[in-house]
Parts: sequence; C-alpha cells; structure tokens
Amino acid sequence: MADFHQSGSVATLHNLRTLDPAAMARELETIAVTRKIVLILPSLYSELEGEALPAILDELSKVRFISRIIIGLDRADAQQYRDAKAFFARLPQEHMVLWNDGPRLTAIDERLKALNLSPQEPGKGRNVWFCMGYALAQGDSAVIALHDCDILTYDAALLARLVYPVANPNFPYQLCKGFYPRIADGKLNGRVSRLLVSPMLLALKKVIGDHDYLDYLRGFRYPLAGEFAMRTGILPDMRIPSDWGLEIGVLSEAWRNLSPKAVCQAEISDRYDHKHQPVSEDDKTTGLSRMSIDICKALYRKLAADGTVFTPNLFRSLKATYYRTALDMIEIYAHDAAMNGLSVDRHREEATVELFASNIVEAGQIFLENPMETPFIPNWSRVYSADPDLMRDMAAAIREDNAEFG
Ligand SMILES: O=C(O)[C@H](O)COP(=O)(O)O
Repeated sequence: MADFHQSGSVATLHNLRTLDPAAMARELETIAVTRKIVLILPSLYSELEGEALPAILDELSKVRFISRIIIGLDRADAQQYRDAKAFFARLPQEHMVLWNDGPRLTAIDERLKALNLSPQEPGKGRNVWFCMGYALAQGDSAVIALHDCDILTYDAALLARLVYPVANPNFPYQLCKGFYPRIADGKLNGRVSRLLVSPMLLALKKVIGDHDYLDYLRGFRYPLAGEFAMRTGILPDMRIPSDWGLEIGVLSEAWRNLSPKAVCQAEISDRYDHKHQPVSEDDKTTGLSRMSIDICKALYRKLAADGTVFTPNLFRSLKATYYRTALDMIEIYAHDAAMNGLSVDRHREEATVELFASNIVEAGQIFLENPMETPFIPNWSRVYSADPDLMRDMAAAIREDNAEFG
C-alpha cells in the first residue's frame, strides 16, 4: 500500500518504507524523556493462553519508549489473576494488571452503580474505560496508546508508527488511528469492515444525504482498527461505548470534541492478522452478528444526536440501499483479490451481507424502541465531579491487588 493519497477528510500518514523502524524508535525514546508514553492492553484471560500475546510480549520487551503498561484483565478468577501477574512479569516496563472482576474493583463498580455511572455491559469498552481511569489517576502521561491482544502479526514498529504522530510535539495530532490491510492465509479478511461498515456509510449518505460526520468516518481506511493513540488531555472528556461500538465510538468522540486537524490515521503495518470470530448466523448475541448490531446502533445514535430523524421506513430504505451497495463491493473485492492472488468466498460473503442487512433493521428496531438506552459510559470528568475520591480509591485498589497477588 505504498501510495501517498490524501482523501481530504482525515490526514493520512503512510508507510512508504523509506525509514528504518529503529530510527523512529530512537526518536521516540528521546521524545519519551519528557513526554511519558503509556500503553493500555485490554485482555481476556483466555488470550494469555493464545499464541498472539506471548509474541506481543516478546516485542514489547524490546520497546524503550513506553514507560508504563496498563493491562486490563477480564474474565479471570483469583488464581488466573495470579497467573496473569506472573505472565506479564517479564515486561521490563513498569506495569499494572487490573483485575476487573476482583473484589476490590467490583466494590469500586458498586460505588459507580450507586451513582448511576457504572459501565452497563461487560466488554472491551468497559475494560478500556477502567484502564483509562487508572492512567488518568497517575497524572503523568502525555500519550496513551491502545491495541488489542490478539494480533498475530505484531511487531514493535507497529507500536512506534501508532504513537509517533501524537507523541511528536511538532505535530498537531491529538488522536491517531491505525490502518493496515487485513490479509492472511491467501484471503482478504476484515469482514465487518469491508462488508458492513464501508457499504453502510455509503448507503447512509444516499439515504439521509450529505453529512459531515459520515464524510469524516468514510475518510478512515480502517475505522474498526482496535489500535489508536491519543494525547492524554483528550481522555477525561471522552465518552466511549462499553460494547463493540468502541472503535467507532472513539472516532465519533474525536469528531465531536476535536478540530479536524487534530485527527490523523497512520499506516502501522503492511499486513495484519488476528483471531477471527465466527459470524454467528444463528445467535445475534455473539460473534460478528452481535458486532454488526452494536456498530449500527452506535452510528444511529450518533446521527440522531446530530439531528437525523430515524423512522421504520428509513431503516427499510437503508437496508435495501446497503444490500445493493454491499453486493457491488463484493464484486470489487473479488477483482482486487484476483489481481493479488488472493481468494474470497463469494457465497459466504453474500450470506454475511444478507445477515448484516437484517441486522441493520434489527438494530434500527432496538434504537426506535428505546432511543434513550445508551451503552455510552460516562466520561471520567463526570465521575470526578460526582465522586472526587473515586479515581484515587480505584488506583489504590489496583495497587493493593497487584501487591497482594504479586
Ligand atoms: O475488522 C473487522 O472487520 C472485524 O474485526 C472482523 O475481522 P476479520 O474478518 O479479520 O476476523
């Protein structure tokens, strides 16, 4: 992908393969002397047993520009938390493991519940939110980066390219989103991104008309990438969804809170592979089916908050327009794949598009039935104003967990 095209809506920083990654890492080490760079890793306990995370740790062990790593651990019992502490112990950076299901953080969550500020649903968004709160409580970081723990093609250069645009004090960027091609085993992946998000954004434009927010989202080469970096100053005002709408939610918050010049995307890798979830045709509460519903709901909510009026008829038109657009795109993906010696399974892609089309309407029904229901977690500024001691107490609880199980 060594081109240098700019779409005009989001600054795009390419990888033209002309810089030695070691040179970028050295520059970041110099920057990091005065601007602390922190990494958040949202992890499930099961990912410790997968093949990606041990290799990610090998790479992270070489990285000297990260001063602290905050690991949010979900779905772990006491023994698993202890195991996780041992697993991450080889990281040379200062690090903390958040035991999200442990009694101390559960008590913090109870306090949030009493204030009606608790993240509603368990999930990656909730995990990230607690990690962000801990990062803010430390008060000393300039940049926070975040990536998934299931990346099979991870290397230290990916992290450097992700943080560089926001760490460099001469650049204006407050938020950087990663992008890359998802290709592995001779196949084009990124099924939700290719088959739902791209045609859906085009269909929304056709059905509801021009909208700055849609143009902005369409400017991202991989809006669902789980990799982003930001300056810490933007964190307290960020409201993020607790469900699968997290990635779109972060971009939406940046659109709402920041100048367009403060947002960029960076090409962080020339190939990317991760753990693939099942489509889950028969169960809409899991897999890519659930993901597609959460993403649609996040889009509808954002557009509604910006004046769009949704009706059952609009969702029906959207479904039809999406379906036609997605079929046209499948055609293009097949041509692109053929010219690169890759394969796409047309039948499977079309079946997935049929499922997503029905989920577009289903998400619409959920939205119409309960437009006030929101998976958005209150931002940390709000928590601070409701309970000024909570962040400090949460940080203390995390330190106590780490000391007790160390
Ligand atoms: O980014 C996406 O589209 C989803 O995470 C699914 O990705 P996959 O098809 O590569 O598993």
